[in-house]
Amino acid sequence: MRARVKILDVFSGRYSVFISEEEAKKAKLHPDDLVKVESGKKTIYGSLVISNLVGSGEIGVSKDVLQLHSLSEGEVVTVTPVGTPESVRYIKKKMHGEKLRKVEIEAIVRDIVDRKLRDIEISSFVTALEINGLDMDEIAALTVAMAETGDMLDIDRKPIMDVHSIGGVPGNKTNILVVPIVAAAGLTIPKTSSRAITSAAGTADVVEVFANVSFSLDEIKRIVEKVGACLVWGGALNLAPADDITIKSERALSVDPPGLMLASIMSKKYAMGSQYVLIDIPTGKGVKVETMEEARSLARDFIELGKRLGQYVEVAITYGGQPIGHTVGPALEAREALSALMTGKGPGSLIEKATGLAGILLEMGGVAPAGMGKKMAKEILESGKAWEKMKEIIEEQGGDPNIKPEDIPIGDKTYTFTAPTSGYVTWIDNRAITGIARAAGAPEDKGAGLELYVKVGEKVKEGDPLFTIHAESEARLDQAIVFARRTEPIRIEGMVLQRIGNI
Ligand SMILES: O=P(O)(O)OC[C@H]1O[C@H](OP(=O)(O)O)[C@H](O)[C@@H]1O
Ligand SMILES: Nc1ccnc(=O)[nH]1
Repeated sequence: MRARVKILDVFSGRYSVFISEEEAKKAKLHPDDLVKVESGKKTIYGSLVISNLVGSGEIGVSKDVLQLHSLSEGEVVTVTPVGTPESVRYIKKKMHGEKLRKVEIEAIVRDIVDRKLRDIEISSFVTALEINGLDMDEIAALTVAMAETGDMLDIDRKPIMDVHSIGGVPGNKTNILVVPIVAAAGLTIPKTSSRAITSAAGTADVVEVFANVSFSLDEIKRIVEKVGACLVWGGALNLAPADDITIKSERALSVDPPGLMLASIMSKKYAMGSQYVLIDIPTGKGVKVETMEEARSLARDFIELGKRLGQYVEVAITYGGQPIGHTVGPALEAREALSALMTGKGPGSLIEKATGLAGILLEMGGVAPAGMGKKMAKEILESGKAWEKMKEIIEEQGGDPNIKPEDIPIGDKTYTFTAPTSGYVTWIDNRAITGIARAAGAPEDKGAGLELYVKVGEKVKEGDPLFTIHAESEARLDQAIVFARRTEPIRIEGMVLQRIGNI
């Protein structure tokens, strides 16, 4: 059918094409059918919504479509139904545990980027990968396909450093310290992050509290050429565009299948032209990698994938057995990260990890002698040079460089849990801490999250505060309290863990 475009004031989180009930009946179209919209050289795919928000002879498009394609009000287009894409067959192949060929992986990625695959099919792909995994040939093909379906950054500087955490551990604001420390030493580090996947705050969610994170590649190039670094969101760029689309399904399911994780991270590094990449693998109970053995095996995969892409990769296996620092949630983490940069001081778990990672990068980039990187990183942090660099980054990214951490608003609906008994803290449950912060509204509600007053090994007295939940609404606060009561986020020796009645 031919129709005139009507731009609807709707964000549906997907590519939606609206037609009226009458037109749908005539054309035998059904809700959620995949349709192709063509106008001149433009081809857009979307799923159908039947609605009388549009009249006959019109098609409505949600504003989501306009973020990537220019369509104007009144433009005449043709709309045709499209059958199930061929790539769905390849997804089914993976469901049955078969190995995918390079061309099949490329077709899946192309169809994800073109929006020919809808959420339901993408979630099935993610689930199939979670269950059946990918081998190194498949991972390499996926990584290159993800990078090559988007733009590539070309910065005329050498060496280009990068750091990326596989995530999973609550409170992981570490790279917000690592990037300015490394850049203050004169190295170039154009850091892209994703938003939260399994946690309550991804690095992009945290940085967004005090600076913009959505930039075009040209803007990034300008920022990095000026200050040597950036801290931006990968999803805002047309950089490995399949990544942010698959992350949406991963976030909903709270899974991050290793093969997809490798491709997600390394496709961004490849597209950014990073030559020396440090991967952080937090390891411990309740995070993505629970044992040192698994961590070493994943490390080998990252190094091998790097070799295939022509990148030099090193891996740091780090302690992920409990949250990093004392805060979880975008605004609370932003406060903690900025104050550590400003004062050079902060929780040991944050400072030691950040300077440890930065130190490795300083050695990889050839600005610190072997074995001296961490010391140099600490000096850069304590001297205030890292903070000066961070202020430059904030300013270039449109934030206020004179920001005071304590002025960052945090959720004012609060509730504090106290120790039910005296003793030593024996365990903090990462999954429960993330669950509480998410129930409180993080990462979408920036002020939501929690503040931890104790870490494993510390002694508490009955009644001492253990943690405070912050939320932006009473309803979310209540949900987080209920979640916290159902789980057992902080275990203290001597505590009655569970009472089982005689029934
Ligand atoms: O913890 P979850 O949400 O699973 O993983 C996602 C986080 O891990 C990575 O961290 P970084 O950007 O290297 O600091 C991602 O970019 C993202 O911020
Ligand atoms: N799957 C991923 C984990 C961590 N960071 C990413 O960018 N992607």
